[in-house]
Amino acid sequence: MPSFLEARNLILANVPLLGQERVLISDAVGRILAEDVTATWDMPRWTNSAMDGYAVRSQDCQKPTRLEVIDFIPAGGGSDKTVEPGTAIKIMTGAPLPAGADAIVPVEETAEEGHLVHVQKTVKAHAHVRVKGEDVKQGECVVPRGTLLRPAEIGMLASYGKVFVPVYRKPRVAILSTGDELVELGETLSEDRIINSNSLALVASLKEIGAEPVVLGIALDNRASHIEKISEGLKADALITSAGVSTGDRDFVRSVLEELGVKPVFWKVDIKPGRPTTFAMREGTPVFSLPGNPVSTMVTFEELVKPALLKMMGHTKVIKQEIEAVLESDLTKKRLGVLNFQRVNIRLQDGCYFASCSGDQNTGILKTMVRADALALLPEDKDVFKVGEKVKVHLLSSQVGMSEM
Ligand SMILES: Nc1nc2c(c(=O)[nH]1)N[C@H]1C(S)=C(S)[C@@H](COP(=O)(O)OP(=O)(O)OC[C@H]3O[C@@H](n4cnc5c(N)ncnc54)[C@H](O)[C@@H]3O)O[C@H]1N2
Ligand code: MOO
Ligand SMILES: [Mg+2]
Repeated sequence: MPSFLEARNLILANVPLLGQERVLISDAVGRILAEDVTATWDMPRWTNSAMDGYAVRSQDCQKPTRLEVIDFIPAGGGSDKTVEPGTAIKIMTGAPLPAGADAIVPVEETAEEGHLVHVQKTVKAHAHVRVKGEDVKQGECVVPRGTLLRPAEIGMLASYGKVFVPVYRKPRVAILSTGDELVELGETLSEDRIINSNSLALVASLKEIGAEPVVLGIALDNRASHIEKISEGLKADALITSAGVSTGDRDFVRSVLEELGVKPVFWKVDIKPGRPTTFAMREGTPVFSLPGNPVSTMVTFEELVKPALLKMMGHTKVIKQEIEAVLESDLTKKRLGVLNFQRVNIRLQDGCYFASCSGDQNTGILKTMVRADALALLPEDKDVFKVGEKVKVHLLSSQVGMSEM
């Protein structure tokens, strides 16, 4: 049975990189850039003013002085005049620096006196001047392949005139729940049934990372139903099943996967929760079979499936950083010899992370997953972790580090 790291590496080594498509830049936020984008010109494109003020010769302004204003340059304008000794040109932010000038005096440091300007302070060479190419040089890579496109990247690409951008295709990920006890959300819920909540949680997890869920519904606990639904799921870019993967008399997932020619990479992983997690490949299609306990489904998605999908989507950063946190409550493992992911709350104070238990760690307890900000990784060789000790955590929440109003 592989360890957690072995399992994650096996998954990452097997999953394919998806193809590319071109999308309108206005639809590209959250997508992953599929090609390096290089600058086709210098940025800024011309040397220009960073302030509303006057373009001057700095050597004229080594003490308070009066200069003759010979022209005006708005943004988008220009001047064919040269700033000669004793003169200045009024200039607005972004307008090109006129010939002869080497500095800008902000309007606040001047007073207008008819056709003269009184420069009240000394001016250093290059003050408030933005030099052509100081931001980006032509030919420089401005956004590398594999970058998540956020507003900053979109702005940069737009400033180079990109209307369409090459991005990786979104994976279509099939989700299949198994179990006779399940009914779909919105259907009549009789006494002996539970709602197929895993499907909704997985849809949410996929949407959160920008993958496209394909909901297959429920396979009943018989081979025929599993064969039909799993065959359908194998048409997607990846398939995630939940439940029916352990050793129960009605756990059919593994045997049906084999029957359908899906090649197992591993059947189990040495982690808790999530021990029965199965990973298999059918040609280029990865199949993740996650245990059915809702907490186990979520933890295994987070730790094993998410990195794989991120890789398929072209992300270059796919593995969660391990953050060290100081324990504010004891954490105890039930069993030595297995890596345990425990649900914890995180407090960030003065740059230091503090972790405390979010409650009952049984895999049947969903409430503590709802409350958790992170998963603490409790290593195989130890079972009690005391207040003040440091543990490694993987953050779950983007709200860590945010403050209340
Ligand atoms: N004798 C053994 N029994 C079990 C073992 C074992 O090693 N030996 N492993 C346990 C562990 S660990 C886990 S985890 C579960 C995994 O079970 P399955 O993946 O086969 O899942 P099921 O048995 O079908 O269901 C488990 C649990 O989850 C509920 N469930 C299932 N699907 C959904 C859904 N879509 N939405 C919400 N809840 C769901 C289901 O009703 C069960 O309560 O096996 C242990 N047993
Ligand atoms: O491994 Mo199971 O997922 O412990 O609950
Ligand atoms: Mg079972």
